[in-house]
Amino acid sequence: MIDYIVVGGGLAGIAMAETVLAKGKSVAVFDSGLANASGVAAGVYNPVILKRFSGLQHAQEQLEGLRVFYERLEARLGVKVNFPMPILRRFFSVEEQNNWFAASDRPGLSDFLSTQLVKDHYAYVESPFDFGLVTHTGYVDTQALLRAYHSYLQDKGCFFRTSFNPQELVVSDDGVAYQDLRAHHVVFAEGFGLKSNPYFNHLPLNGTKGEVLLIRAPKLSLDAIIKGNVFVLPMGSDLYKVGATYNWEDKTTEATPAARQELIEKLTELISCDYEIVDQQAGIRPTVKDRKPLLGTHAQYNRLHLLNGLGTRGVMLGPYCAQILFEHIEQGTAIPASLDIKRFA
Ligand SMILES: Cc1cc2nc3c(=O)[nH]c(=O)nc-3n(C[C@H](O)[C@H](O)[C@H](O)COP(=O)(O)OP(=O)(O)OC[C@H]3O[C@@H](n4cnc5c(N)ncnc54)[C@H](O)[C@@H]3O)c2cc1C
Repeated sequence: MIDYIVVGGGLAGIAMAETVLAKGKSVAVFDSGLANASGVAAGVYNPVILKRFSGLQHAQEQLEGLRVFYERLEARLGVKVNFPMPILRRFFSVEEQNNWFAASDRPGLSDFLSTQLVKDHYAYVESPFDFGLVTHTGYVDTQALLRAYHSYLQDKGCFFRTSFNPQELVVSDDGVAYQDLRAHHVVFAEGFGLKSNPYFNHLPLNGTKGEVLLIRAPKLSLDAIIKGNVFVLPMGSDLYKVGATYNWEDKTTEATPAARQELIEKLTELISCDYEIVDQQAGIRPTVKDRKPLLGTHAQYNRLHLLNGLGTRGVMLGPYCAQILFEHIEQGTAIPASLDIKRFA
């Protein structure tokens, strides 16, 4: 008998598995590896909504949780995954500059928005209205994280690179049985794969397709993440991630010529040096109609739980939500109403 089965090995599943293991409990993780937003994500974390300069609820708490969580993982895996790095928000007008200064005075934002404008910082980035500097930001190399964590679980003998079929699950009041496994709880963390889960697919997970480019630009020499109409994220070795697109109709994970064109056009507005496109990737973000995560326990089966709806912010929300769900399962603590799946009952 093990403590937990976790279905899904993306940012949500890893956060859950790691939270469970850190408390000395046992876990088995199933991941089909088929559709995976986490492997495509730029991995940027940022406590500010950069479109309208507003704050996020619980940002400080989430950032602190993120730091502790990824530090512990790095020590355990022997791989660097968290790269703290400022974001430079490109201003499009004087009015935006003024709005920035007004926002930087507000509680909850003053810690993150610097009042020093950044001017003429890079030779090949156009910014006639300068940049605003956001602090306490950075990115998690999600591909490195997934690779290292899956192989760590594999070495422990608790990772299954296969599809989990919810139809084969036998659920009772005191546990579940799945093939040869017996467990106290199942946490489904399937991202957009939730659509095929008969226990939870009534929930309003819309899914938003996103695409990114990987480019090589030897002259660009960025030491911060640039955010204009697209972000440009330095990954080292002259490589940069550029993204992302938002498509609410297409639910496939194929990269498209239309998204490539959109990203090229936006990038051309932002940088003026030569670059080559090395790769293009697509994934479906698990987005919810009210833009909040989906956490909770099945209304009828008290052994089945959900960790999903991390939307556009899986890096910051994963560890935070996994902790809330774990405490709910183990200690019966209440899930905040705005995150609880009961809001869609
Ligand atoms: C282009 C793009 C850019 C993004 N940029 C950022 C960013 O900069 N910062 C940020 O924080 N977030 C970003 N995101 C969002 C982020 O990717 C998501 O919030 C996060 O990856 C969701 O993680 P997840 O584990 O819920 O889902 P996923 O990563 O999709 O993982 C779900 C996993 O479950 C597996 N699975 C599903 N069903 C089953 C089953 N029945 N059996 C076994 N396995 C199953 C899937 O194969 C998959 O591996 C971006 C997303 C995209 C697409």
